[in-house]
Amino acid sequence: MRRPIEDYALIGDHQTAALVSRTGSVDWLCLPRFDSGACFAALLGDDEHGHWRIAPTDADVCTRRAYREDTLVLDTEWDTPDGGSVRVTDFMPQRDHAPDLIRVVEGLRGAVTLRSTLRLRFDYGSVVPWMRRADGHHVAVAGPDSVWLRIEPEVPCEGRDFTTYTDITVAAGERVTFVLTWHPSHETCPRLLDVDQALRESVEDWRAWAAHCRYEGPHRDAVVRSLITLKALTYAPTGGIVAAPTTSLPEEIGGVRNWDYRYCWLRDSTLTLGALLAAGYLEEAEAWRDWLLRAAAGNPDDLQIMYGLAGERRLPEYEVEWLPGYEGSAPVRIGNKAVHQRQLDVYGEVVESLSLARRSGLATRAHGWRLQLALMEFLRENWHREDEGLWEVRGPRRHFVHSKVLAWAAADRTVRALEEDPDLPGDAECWRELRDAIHTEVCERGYDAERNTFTQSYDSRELDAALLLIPRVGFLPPEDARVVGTIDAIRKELGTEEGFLRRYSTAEPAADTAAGAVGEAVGDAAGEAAVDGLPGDEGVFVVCSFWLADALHMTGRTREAEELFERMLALCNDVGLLSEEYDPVAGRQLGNFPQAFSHVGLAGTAFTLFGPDATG
Ligand SMILES: OC[C@H]1O[C@H](O[C@H]2O[C@H](CO)[C@@H](O)[C@H](O)[C@H]2O)[C@H](O)[C@@H](O)[C@@H]1O
Repeated sequence: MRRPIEDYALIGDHQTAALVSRTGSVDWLCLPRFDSGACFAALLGDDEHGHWRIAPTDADVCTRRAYREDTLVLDTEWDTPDGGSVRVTDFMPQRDHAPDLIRVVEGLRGAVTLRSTLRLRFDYGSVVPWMRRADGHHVAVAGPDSVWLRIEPEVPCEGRDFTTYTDITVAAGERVTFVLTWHPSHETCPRLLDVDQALRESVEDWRAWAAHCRYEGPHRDAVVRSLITLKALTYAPTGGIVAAPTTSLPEEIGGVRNWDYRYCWLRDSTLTLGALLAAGYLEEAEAWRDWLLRAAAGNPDDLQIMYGLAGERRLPEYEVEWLPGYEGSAPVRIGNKAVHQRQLDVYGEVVESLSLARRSGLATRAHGWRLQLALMEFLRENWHREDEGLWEVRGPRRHFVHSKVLAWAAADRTVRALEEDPDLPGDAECWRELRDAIHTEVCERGYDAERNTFTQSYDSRELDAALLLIPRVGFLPPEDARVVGTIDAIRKELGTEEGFLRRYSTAEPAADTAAGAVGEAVGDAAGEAAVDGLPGDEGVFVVCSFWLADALHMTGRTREAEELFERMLALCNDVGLLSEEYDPVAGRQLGNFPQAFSHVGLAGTAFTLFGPDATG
């Protein structure tokens, strides 16, 4: 059986990332990019789907582990029953040509015998490579992929069952290094790496990066860990940001809500950008803004809600039938069909991020403003249409209130930009009219006066945690009775005992509003599906609880906000990481891991409550 999701730690090299468990096993690694096939896919199956474990022969989980302070270098230590102690340091150095995964074994006390079990299975666990020895390496080759393992000092290895076993005994002060390098299979032996130098540079680079963080409030470690995680999810060659480095970690154990997050959502990325900018990271923000301008170039009608790492537009979704899924949660999906959805909120988020970039003093790009105007033209023609909304429902389109509110925000930011900078070309009055029209319609059709709350979609009784963003985007002031009513209604209907929030109800909608799930729906039978068109249930959605803390603070309930924030911090795993969702009954993390959205929420709320510009 695989480990709980919260048992994993992340290491990465700004182009891909690996998950290492508390048993010392690398159970997930896609090479050479985040979205490439995995050569270790045990996370979504079993050991036969590829993994690499280094651990004392008689041990299960480690005794302790931690990142070296403010880095992505992971130290895992085992104390053995006979008094021995050993450390394995895992990291992926900044890449020059090829990706490397380095594992350094160091004896700390006594003598400890460890075993390295390396089972490479390319293409998501489906391809068993040929193994051979060449130039002091163990080489695994299959199709386009080759992986080269170098062990220093050289020790005998045994190949059995298409697996490489290496037994070593280290005494205090002794060290054995394992360097695993991926190469296109047509290239020759990779260059030899100086492990000490690579480790030193990794530690220095991460610390120098983290030192720039301008957050000085409480829980700084958790905030910095979140920012490091966001940085690790950034694909350095292009500036694109993935939503998470995994696919198909389930939102419900045993369920079908399993999606591929190894792509760049405009929504998730713009929110990530906001968190990085707040913390003072202009370079990443600029790289992402430039990525956006390249990805979105062309006809605004063709703007997608997500792209590949380099701006690729086709991300076809298919199911991988040979992988059983995490704890049997099938299907495992590669690609994401949501790429073709209409999600009107994205226009608001993109326009907001362009405005933020301008206000933060990022070098302006004339085509940034041109893009904004083109997006606004599209919105003017389309804001009144139904969409799939920010939760990417796979049921029928609706008039999602959050989508309209964000369309309002796009018009609002455009009006303000024109008011602030008379040199910008554009007609403020026409965007003012659009802004007012959206506002009026939302207040009429998206607000339930009887219950004093905004609703998930027009003429519906459902609620949605995304409505907590209404005061944050400035659609209404926090003290407006409708805002306070909405916050209270959401807490009551979507909140758990601990105050965590579900994003919406997954129950079958009441007969008067149920349109039934059609077309895209994934459920077995249309009648069983809820608003999202999916069967089954899910956990509480981590970022929504951070949004609730922000909303409580904005409405003067700062003590409650701080208490909720602290309960949310307690959901982080031992190395500070959060997945997308949480199961409060089982006390387990759920969904893709670690997720940018969740860490954006953590950093954002810390800034809201305790940052340099915090109020109240
Ligand atoms: O719940 C159904 C949808 O779930 C995924 O979308 C979620 O993740 C996205 C990336 O973090 C996020 O932008 C979105 O708001 C979330 O709902 C999945 O990617 C979709 O395909 C799926 O329909």
